[in-house]
Amino acid sequence: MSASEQGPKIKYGESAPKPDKAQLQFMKLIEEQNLDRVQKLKRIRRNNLLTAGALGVSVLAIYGYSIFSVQQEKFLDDFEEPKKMAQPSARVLQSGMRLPPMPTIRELVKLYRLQARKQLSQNFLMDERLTDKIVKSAGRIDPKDLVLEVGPGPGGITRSILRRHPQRLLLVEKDPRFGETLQLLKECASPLNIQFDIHYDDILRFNMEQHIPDTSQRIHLIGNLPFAISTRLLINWLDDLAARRGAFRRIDTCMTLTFQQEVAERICAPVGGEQRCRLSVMSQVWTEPVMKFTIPGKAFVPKPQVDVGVVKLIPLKRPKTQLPFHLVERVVRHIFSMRQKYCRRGYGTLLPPEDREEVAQKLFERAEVQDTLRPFELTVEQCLRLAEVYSEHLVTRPDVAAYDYRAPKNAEVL
Ligand SMILES: C[S@@+](CC[C@H](N)C(=O)[O-])C[C@H]1O[C@@H](n2cnc3c(N)ncnc32)[C@H](O)[C@@H]1O
Repeated sequence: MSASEQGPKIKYGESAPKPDKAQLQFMKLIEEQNLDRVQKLKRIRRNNLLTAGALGVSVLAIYGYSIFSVQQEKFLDDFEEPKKMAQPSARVLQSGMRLPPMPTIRELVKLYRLQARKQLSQNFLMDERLTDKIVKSAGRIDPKDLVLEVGPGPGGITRSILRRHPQRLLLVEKDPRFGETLQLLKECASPLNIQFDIHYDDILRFNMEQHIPDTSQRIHLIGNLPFAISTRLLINWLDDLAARRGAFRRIDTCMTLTFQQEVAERICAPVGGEQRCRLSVMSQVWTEPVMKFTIPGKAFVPKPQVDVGVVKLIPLKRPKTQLPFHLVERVVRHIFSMRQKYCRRGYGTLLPPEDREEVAQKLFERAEVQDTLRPFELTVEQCLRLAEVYSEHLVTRPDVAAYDYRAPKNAEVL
């Protein structure tokens, strides 16, 4: 601005006229208003600062809490696994180790032209949900456990077992044609760090103690059994269980096995049940058999004539008898040899004919069992008491142990 544009300078001390009263009041009013405005601005500034502070603290709190919670989650994971995470499959997924994508069992069967062999009771399960369900029926499989699978065939159940991540998996398969598919599975499973052994052998001759010398691992016996051998295999294993040998050196070895539906029902049949038979009593002396579920025949390829029952047999911690397996088996077999007659008829065939009636009566009395019950009406305990008194009788009459009422020289009409 030039000097000409500026107004004249006022020298207040000299020439300025003194403000009158009204002007002074006006100035005072303006001054008060200015003071008010300054106070207001100060208040607004203070409030802004407070709000900014509060926001800052909140942001820091949220940030801090997020970091803390993430750490807390990690800690909880180690300490108490949530139910879902306790599943070994979840563990495998968490660690990033899982089976790589593979051809389906159906594709493998086609690819390797694996025609089912009737003489080996081969019926394949292709549905992963069913194979998973069978393995789930075995209960919890810990990362230190060993699973022995009987007759893996092309490997459907084997895959479901691998997803449960045991420490060791042992396969026993009689048919070497499955070599390629099982080897493929073994290679795919190598990142899982599971000890994976395949034996091409007959399970009925398989030496458990030789292949599983260490008893520190819990064993799960799992298998979609060949029908042709299922009952024989179960009887063999019950024998091993009674003697605490083979896979049963540990009392917690459970069996999760498939049977023809009717056989499965017999194994689990209660006293008085229509299906009650020798197999029910023998299974229930040393184990608690649990019927898990039924697989319709149409789920198998090729389709068998019958449906299939999945049974889990849990060894009893305290077996109901200390008698040897073969003695119990002999007595129970004789009792059930005449299923619809009074139980004294079948039991009597254990004894030579000369004094049969008399001795049998005494033994029934000593066992406190009513001899007019039908075999299927006898409890396991009653069968065992009849076995015990028979065993005591052998002490005084050892010759009776060798008596066989079917032998030609003893042939008779009962
Ligand atoms: C019913 S198939 C089950 C196949 C396969 N686990 C599945 O579920 O699709 C029975 C399997 O047991 C095998 N097998 C038959 N007799 C056997 C035996 N004595 N010892 C071992 N495996 C046997 C058969 O070769 C067949 O692979």
